[in-house]
Amino acid sequence: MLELKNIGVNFSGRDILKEISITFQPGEIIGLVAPNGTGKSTLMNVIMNYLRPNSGKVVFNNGLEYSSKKNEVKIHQLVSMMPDQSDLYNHLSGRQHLKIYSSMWNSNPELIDSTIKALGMESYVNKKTGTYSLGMRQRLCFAMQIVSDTQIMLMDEVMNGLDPTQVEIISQMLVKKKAEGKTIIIASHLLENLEKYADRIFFVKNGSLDLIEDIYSDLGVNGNMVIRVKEGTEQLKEKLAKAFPELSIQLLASGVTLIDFPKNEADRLESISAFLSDNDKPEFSVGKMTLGDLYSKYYH
Ligand SMILES: Nc1ncnc2c1ncn2[C@@H]1O[C@H](COP(=O)(O)OP(=O)(O)OP(=O)(O)O)[C@@H](O)[C@H]1O
Repeated sequence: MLELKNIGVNFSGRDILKEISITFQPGEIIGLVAPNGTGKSTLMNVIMNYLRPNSGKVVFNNGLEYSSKKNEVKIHQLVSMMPDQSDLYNHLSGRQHLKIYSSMWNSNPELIDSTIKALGMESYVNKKTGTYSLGMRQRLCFAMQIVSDTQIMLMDEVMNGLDPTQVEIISQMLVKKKAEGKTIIIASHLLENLEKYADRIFFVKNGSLDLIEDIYSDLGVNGNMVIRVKEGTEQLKEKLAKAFPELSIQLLASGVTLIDFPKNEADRLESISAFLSDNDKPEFSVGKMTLGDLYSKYYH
């Protein structure tokens, strides 16, 4: 179990994390989502004690804290941060890296071969990492953490640079680890992917962790339908707002115009669709509000 008690981090007078109190349980995958530079890595650095918070504390397994060097060593047997690609030694092979991690955490050596197999790394794992592609390096970093086999695993952008097949393989491995009772905290921008396996997803904003279910209800968009108009413009948005003043209309950074409305008002669809056709913007799609839509609205 991992408990954050009133964690506060302030850089140059700016609150990056504000009074965060939360408990993460065994067998739970937690997703952390936010725009770049919001505080996801800062939170992980606090959990690892790489960064001392200005206030609050981190407590492991009902009482273990970073109160001494000895405790830190004990805690770092329980919690690990996925290595970064820049942590790899170019002159060592992937297998050598896995052996180092296995012995550092004193984990079952059989995990080395089973992880290599699960991630399909057999063809290159004995080669020096200096010859690896970005995706191969990323897979190795993930494999290193899996081999360390700690009870709590922190992963910052684990899916970075991976092709869809690899994303799927790693997602399935995460689900397996969760079933083994691991606590996994993942910072990611792949929202649809995160939704497949995360038990709780938080958006980080203004120093707080906000559970997505609370955001849906706070914004009053629970169960809403959306219309996505391709190639929206400020002009179209204004016209729509005039014609349908009660609807929430937003021009996203991607250039899409997002119109959301409660499910029980689905009969509006016809008039909106007619309006769009009249305004030469017939290319649109209708669907349920996605996590990506919620993100756009929340960080607008
Ligand atoms: N050691 C530090 N000293 C001063 N400011 C820092 C320090 N570390 C992080 N920051 C600032 O704190 C904010 C949060 O940074 P953090 O790295 O936690 O963001 P993040 O959400 O992980 O971003 P990304 O998605 O880009 O990884 C940023 O504005 C960053 O510049």
